[in-house]
Amino acid sequence: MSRPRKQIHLAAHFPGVNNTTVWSDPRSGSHIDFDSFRRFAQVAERAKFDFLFLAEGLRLREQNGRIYDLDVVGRPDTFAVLAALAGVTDRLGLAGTINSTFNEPFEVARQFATLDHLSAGRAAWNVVTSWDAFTGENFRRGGFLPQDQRYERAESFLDAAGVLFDSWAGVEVTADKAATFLGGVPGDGPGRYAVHDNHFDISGQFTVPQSPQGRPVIFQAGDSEQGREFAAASADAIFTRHGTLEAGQAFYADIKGRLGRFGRTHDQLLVLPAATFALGDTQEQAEENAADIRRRQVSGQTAIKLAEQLWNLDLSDHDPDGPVPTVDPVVGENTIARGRASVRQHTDPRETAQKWRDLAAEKGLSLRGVVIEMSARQTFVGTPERVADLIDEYVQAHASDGFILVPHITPDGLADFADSVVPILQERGVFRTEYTGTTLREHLGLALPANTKKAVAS
Ligand SMILES: Cc1cc2nc3c(=O)[nH]c(=O)nc-3n(C[C@H](O)[C@H](O)[C@H](O)COP(=O)(O)O)c2cc1C
Repeated sequence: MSRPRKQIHLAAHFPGVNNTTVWSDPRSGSHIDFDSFRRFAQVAERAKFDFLFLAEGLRLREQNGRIYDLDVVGRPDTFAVLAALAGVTDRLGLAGTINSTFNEPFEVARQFATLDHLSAGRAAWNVVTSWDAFTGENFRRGGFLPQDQRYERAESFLDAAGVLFDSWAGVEVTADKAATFLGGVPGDGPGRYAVHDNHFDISGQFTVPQSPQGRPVIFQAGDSEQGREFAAASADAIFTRHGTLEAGQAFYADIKGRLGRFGRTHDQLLVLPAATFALGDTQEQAEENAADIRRRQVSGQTAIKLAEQLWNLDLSDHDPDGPVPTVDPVVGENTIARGRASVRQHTDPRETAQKWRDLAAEKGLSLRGVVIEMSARQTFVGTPERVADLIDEYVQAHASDGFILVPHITPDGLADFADSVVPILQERGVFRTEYTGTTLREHLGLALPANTKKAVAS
């Protein structure tokens, strides 16, 4: 007997970071106006996506000592945006990235528990450790904690938030006239908590009754050994960059293989890579469209900036249409680009620079041409049928449990995908045609946390 096909999970990443957005496209709009968030969310909900995802960036990036303004400058507060979106959507999950390094558990748990109530059980928290001292300066915590201790703090932070989320049993609030609060007297009643460990020494009474989905869904996005362990121990889903079939399968096997040590089963942690796409009526058109998007994502100015991030040098006097620099990159702490996580991926800048030169020589490319070649290709390129095939293939082949899609146009860049690829997946029976549950936990097929006695009275 053949096994049932896995159901695919799909989510929408509101872009806003890196050079994904094609600003030269007349359809590109604000990444700050509420109307952009609303339109983006409503297309995702129309397509029955599992959730909308917001990344976090708490400091304006700088390059060569100036604000970096080629991507997005300025991001509104995550909780305010998601709370507002809760009011204009009914079923779509609302996932926000919030770091555990510069915040405090009481505040963050209160905000997520509140969002979970406002959205009737649709909140998710992507717990990141945020790596840079530059961002920490905003919190009077520049240079706060080396990386390994950040994960230690993240574990304590999430444990503490869990204590707070569970501090109400879920049966206290009854909204009738006779009895509105059945939990006992303040002081020993609902919400009473205490956490004392190496990172936190807090106690009191938590103010928000139990979440409609028991606890908000927990995501994790770190990729180091510690990040993977943290996810395997505590997360419901992991957001990753391993988007090719082979890399996805290796990552999937690795992360799922860790779960047993924490007494967890394979279905308790979903693997959701970021994915980009380019569509066309024919494969040829889609490929042309993909190449055109990449050319427009890497303008001459962007090519120079991306090269500077690798070289760790001011290359502003270089011509992007000229050759790849012959000088060697400066190895060590990146002093050119501040607040940008991707510079950490340049583990051997000299070797990478040589690869760029070799590619330029081999294909007769300019610096910009090399950057276009070297920067990420779209994950899925093709006709809607082909893209649906690929997505289904990746999920059935255990390279992922679905994808978090990042369109290159905001706010309406998901509409084509929603109208052409989603119906094909639905026809094949691998993606929902209607929401069958109301909470994000239900969309993702995750069980209610064991602590949950009963959802709060609706
Ligand atoms: C796919 C992906 C997305 C991430 N998004 C964010 C983000 O929006 N904000 C942030 O501060 N860190 C983000 N991070 C950074 C990590 O969550 C983590 O804080 C950092 O990478 C250090 O952990 P690591 O060494 O385990 O990767 C992201 C990482 C990955 C892999």
